Amino acid sequence: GNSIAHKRHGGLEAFSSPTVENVAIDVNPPRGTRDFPPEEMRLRSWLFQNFREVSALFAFEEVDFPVLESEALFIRKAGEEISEQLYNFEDKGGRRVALRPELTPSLARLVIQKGKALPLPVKWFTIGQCWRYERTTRGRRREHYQWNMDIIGVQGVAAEAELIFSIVILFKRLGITSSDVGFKVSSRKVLQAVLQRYSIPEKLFGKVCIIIDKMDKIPKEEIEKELTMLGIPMEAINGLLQILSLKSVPELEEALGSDADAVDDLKDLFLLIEQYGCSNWIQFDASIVRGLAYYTGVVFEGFDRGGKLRAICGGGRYDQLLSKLGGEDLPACGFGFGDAVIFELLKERGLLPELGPKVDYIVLPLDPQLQGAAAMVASTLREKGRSVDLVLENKRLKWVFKHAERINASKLILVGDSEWQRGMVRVKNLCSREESDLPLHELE
Ligand SMILES: CC(=O)Nc1cnc2ccccc2c1
Repeated sequence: GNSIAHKRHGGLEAFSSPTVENVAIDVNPPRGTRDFPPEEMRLRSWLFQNFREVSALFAFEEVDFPVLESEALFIRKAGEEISEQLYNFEDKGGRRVALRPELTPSLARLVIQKGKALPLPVKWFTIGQCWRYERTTRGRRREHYQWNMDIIGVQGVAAEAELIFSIVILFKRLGITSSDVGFKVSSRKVLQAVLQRYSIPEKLFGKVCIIIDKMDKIPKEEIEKELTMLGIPMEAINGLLQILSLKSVPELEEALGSDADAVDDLKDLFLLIEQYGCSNWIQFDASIVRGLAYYTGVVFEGFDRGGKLRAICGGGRYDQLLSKLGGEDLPACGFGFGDAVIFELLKERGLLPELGPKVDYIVLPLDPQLQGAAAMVASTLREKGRSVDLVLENKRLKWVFKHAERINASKLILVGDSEWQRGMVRVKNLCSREESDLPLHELE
């Protein structure tokens, strides 16, 4: 890391001599993690504020969980990347713990904890930092923030429709249209139907899904090899790969028969989507499986029509997750929306907002004796809800005007002796340049 010399402050030169007690720390954050200085933090807060407002529009309640969970919550033997890259360790009490790689298991844990006392349907949202430990060879990030929305206790696909619609509203708020992005929708019941046809044991379902999900990342031969290693006969593999290439529900109906669960779900869902007026955002794509083992029904992902970016968001139905975690099963569905790809999309589309700092007032005591008076002026304004930057040191006007520009202040209040004696202060509008002397109670 690059050691820092505290040259700016007199008397701290000691730091520049790296003796044992003064070794300079590495000023960069740990590998794969990010700092959020003000400019980046304003963009993040802007995105998260949109997440929150959309969640409120859909009457979801905010929840939160510890970033640290028992490792057992995420140990799944389905070959998922998210489990293989778990940021796990043994704590000082000898407990096996992990930084959460996703939010859904924590949400499921809280639902189980609350048990039958919880009125259904549960509609909860959260925005949380998730972690993975990747071999640094790929230099990819080890943390990201995810917005999650989940509906627990609703059997029908009206729940999935609501979740997809909430993301459409989010996109619209960010200025993203259906010509920029779309949703690919399918159902894992398609895979289930094919595996049943070839009497593949249910317990292989999760593993098969995870292998199939890698279809667009690794060569077909590798997919076939991994499926063969699970004991799936070539005939079944060909059946799987064939059905995954379908691009319309009628084709799917042709292949599975009209009484197939998967067909019913998808017909209901596409009808709802049409009634909602969102058909141009959403398409059926049988190749969508998603990379989490616990999905059991409808799955969907938001994609960039330019084809350059990874999935923007994704989700689906997970009706058996609660029982897998030892609870009573409840129908459940949800999605995760990460904070990385969306910014790449917004940047590419020129949709990043220009967010600068904004302050209503700067208050400047014209001499040190008036610091208290200036503080009183500042608190009067703050009690009225105005943002005030109170100058805390004896600064020259030249600095104050430069500072006002930097923090984008609207007005400057000069607390001067002669005015103060008359209970007045000098207010300077930094846009119109007009000035006036006002009594304290007239400031707004
Ligand atoms: C593009 C990106 O940052 N992805 C990312 C970054 N960190 C993660 C951490 C946990 C799980 C998934 C993650 C995904």
